[in-house]
Amino acid sequence: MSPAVVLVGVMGAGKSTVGQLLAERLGKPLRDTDDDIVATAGKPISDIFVDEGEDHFRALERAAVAKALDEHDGVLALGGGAILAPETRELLKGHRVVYLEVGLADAVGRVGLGVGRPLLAINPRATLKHLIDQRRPLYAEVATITVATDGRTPEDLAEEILKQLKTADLSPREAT
Ligand SMILES: Nc1ncnc2c1ncn2[C@@H]1O[C@H](COP(=O)(O)OP(=O)(O)O)[C@@H](O)[C@H]1O
Ligand SMILES: O=C(O)C1=C[C@@H](OP(=O)(O)O)[C@@H](O)[C@H](O)C1
Ligand SMILES: [Mg+2]
Repeated sequence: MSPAVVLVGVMGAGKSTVGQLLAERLGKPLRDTDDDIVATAGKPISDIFVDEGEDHFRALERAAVAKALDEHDGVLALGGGAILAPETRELLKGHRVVYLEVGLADAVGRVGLGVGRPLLAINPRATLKHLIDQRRPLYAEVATITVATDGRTPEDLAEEILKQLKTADLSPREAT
């Protein structure tokens, strides 16, 4: 089995929100790897970061993404940092991956104080700026479709992604 589409992008890009709409439009389930990690660990992401640290969270995340890519056939939303792992970027080859691109101002407006997102606990704006700059090339590397989200509603974005998924030339990234 293989997801119909995988969503990547930085925190606040709208992966979980647009993913839900896409799933409804496609009549398929949404899976969000952050939810899988919370279920596996039995506690919220913020608690995992505090109790076991980010490295442990990333290990859980690598496993959650690999499992979901293998067994989910609906829409798959990843956490913003999932693409940091080279293994995960490798696994994404051959999948339809949509990069939801967001600029700093819109991302800050969307995540607010960063509640529930431990990386944004201190100075969310500066952290988001750093993460957007650092990760942009990695999102671009795994993406087969890139969609700019600034100033656009989740409904509008879901429609555009559906349209793009229907066009013939957007085959999954070739596995090497
Ligand atoms: N295109 C958008 N325009 C305005 N607000 C949005 C948009 N996409 C998501 N949001 C809001 O931004 C917040 C973060 O969205 P979320 O889907 O959780 O992002 P992600 O999963 O990429 O971190 C939510 O409150 C959501 O309602
Ligand atoms: O960017 C990141 O490193 C993270 C993004 C979060 O998911 P969202 O991108 O869905 O907010 C979540 O996985 C965790 O807080 C770490
Ligand atoms: Mg999310």
